[in-house]
Amino acid sequence: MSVKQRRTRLKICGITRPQDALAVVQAGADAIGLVFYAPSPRAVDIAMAQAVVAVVPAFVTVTALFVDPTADEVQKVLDSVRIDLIQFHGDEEDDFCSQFNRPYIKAIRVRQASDVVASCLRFPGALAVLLDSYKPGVPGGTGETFDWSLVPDELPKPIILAGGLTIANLASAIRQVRPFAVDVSGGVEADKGIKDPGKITAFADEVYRVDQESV
Ligand SMILES: O=C(O)c1ccccc1NCC(=O)[C@H](O)[C@H](O)COP(=O)(O)O
Repeated sequence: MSVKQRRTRLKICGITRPQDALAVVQAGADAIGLVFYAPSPRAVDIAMAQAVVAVVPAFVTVTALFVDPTADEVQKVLDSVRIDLIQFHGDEEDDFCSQFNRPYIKAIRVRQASDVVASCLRFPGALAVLLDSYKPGVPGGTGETFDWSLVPDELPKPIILAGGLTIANLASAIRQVRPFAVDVSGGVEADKGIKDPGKITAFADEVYRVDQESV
């Protein structure tokens, strides 16, 4: 399904502090991501997530990211924090992801072109598929790019491009993949889990600049 769109949407993941969420909102991003995965340096607990979400206005999507959670873990977050969208970043299957009465996106770690097509079909309930880099033993947030030529031109779901995006490679990524959205975490950080407001603004401005090329 190709979604006709006028601009590339932007999600900034791994937000741990209200001031970082405010920088994301002020830069005009469409979504923030909260990582509910304890081993991550960007992990938040419920109290931290509530503090972040308190500064996020309407029309900015709050995404909760999980890696192979139990259903109880997901439900506890949904019961306590304003979550608009769930991002499953592990080996979850569609029936697990679909049980929460909340829209979800599925992250796929890309190794070959057939991974992308197969995943779109394996997750009929997903609103979009997020394509991330494959690194053995690391579920996500690798800061590494993957071979964008593996992304087919026509796919049955909107694509969110992730993995090692920075101000330096963003233009090439958008021009080559033409994704529905881009997702960045490490590329706009000052340190792991701490965002850099200048990098956030520059990244969002770059998305806008590249989009203008095709208007
Ligand atoms: O950020 C993490 O530490 C993380 C841990 C486990 C699973 C996913 C994780 N992050 C995912 C993301 O932040 C993004 O969706 C995406 O992978 C972009 O990350 P980056 O390569 O750092 O831009």
